[in-house]
Amino acid sequence: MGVEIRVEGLTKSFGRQVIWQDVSLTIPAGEISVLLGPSGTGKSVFLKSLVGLLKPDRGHIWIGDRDLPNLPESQLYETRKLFGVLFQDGALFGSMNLFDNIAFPLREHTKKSESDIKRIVFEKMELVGLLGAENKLPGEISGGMKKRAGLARALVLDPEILLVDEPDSGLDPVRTAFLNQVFIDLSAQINATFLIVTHDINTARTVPDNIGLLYQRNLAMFGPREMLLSSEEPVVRQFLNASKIGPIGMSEEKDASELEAEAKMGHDPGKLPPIPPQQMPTNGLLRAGQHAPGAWCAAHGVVPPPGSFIDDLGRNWVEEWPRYVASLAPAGAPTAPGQFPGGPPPGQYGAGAKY
Ligand SMILES: Nc1ncnc2c1ncn2[C@@H]1O[C@H](COP(=O)(O)OP(=O)(O)OP(=O)(O)O)[C@@H](O)[C@H]1O
Repeated sequence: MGVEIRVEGLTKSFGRQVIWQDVSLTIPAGEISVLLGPSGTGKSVFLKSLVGLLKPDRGHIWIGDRDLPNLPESQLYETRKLFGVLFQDGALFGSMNLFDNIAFPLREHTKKSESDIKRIVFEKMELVGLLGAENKLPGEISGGMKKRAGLARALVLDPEILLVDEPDSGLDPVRTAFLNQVFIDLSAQINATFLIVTHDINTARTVPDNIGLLYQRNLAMFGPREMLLSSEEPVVRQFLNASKIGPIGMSEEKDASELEAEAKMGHDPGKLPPIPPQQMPTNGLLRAGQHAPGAWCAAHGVVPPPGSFIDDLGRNWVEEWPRYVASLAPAGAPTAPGQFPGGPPPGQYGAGAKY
């Protein structure tokens, strides 16, 4: 099921420049989470801190019972093996063909035989749809293939956590959609927790189970996809509507007078459009993060605003509750929606239902 990442009070600065401070969130095990934020808000710095490439000034990153920033070097090295990282450009070695690039971590970090290495490399290349390209050099393939090769390499050590930095950078919308489908299919097939940094609103709206938004040196929000996609927060609405109106300015946040002027003119970031269906795995696999409506909220102590949680069949559980009670609820099941925030308890919902 992957592992949960629990971040507590994380703060990072470079000299006098505070990148973000007191960031706390729990990235649920086995689910896909997306991190958004205006350029320069420190999303890449956050990824690098999670994997131990940058040391935060203070705070904790709990991976199970290990607090990453406070581990001795030897244990940090071991814990890093739990992570697979896909960097923006795939970070491939230009002089090696794809097979050797993907085999690299196995040859560096394990004592596996060449026949085992070959089997694993081919298995991962198949997972990302790259079989047949093993002899190509990075310079001979497209940007999308480079990302998939980088992804295969990030997978060879069977990571528990997969960190992905801007998979959409340099890709057209169609290739981005294909790559997103690879992530979703992968997530259903392997046991890993995914965190994807992206600027692509379509990805954020359809791919993840959870969304976070970094803004003004803080984590503005983190929660289930549906929570952010129905948020009333101006900064969330501005970002997801890709609007110039709202607190985010050209290079940093707007000042109070600019915001006042916008308000006087009646400008507003606008309502968010209806929540689109979540992208599902192909071949009928279930999403790893699929669970009963309301389960995440219950586990995390979030009480959703009435009507804002809708399952992947588009049912609003507040409105649908009477129908659920009439037709689906087994004898002895609760008969009032308030007993379970957002929907029925585990095991009492249709296939694929989601809060
Ligand atoms: N090693 C470093 N030393 C000093 N400053 C750094 C370092 N790495 C990043 N920064 C600074 O931290 C800030 C955040 O950078 P980061 O790349 O994490 O932003 P980002 O949110 O990922 O941006 P983008 O969306 O444009 O990729 C930037 O101002 C950057 O210059």
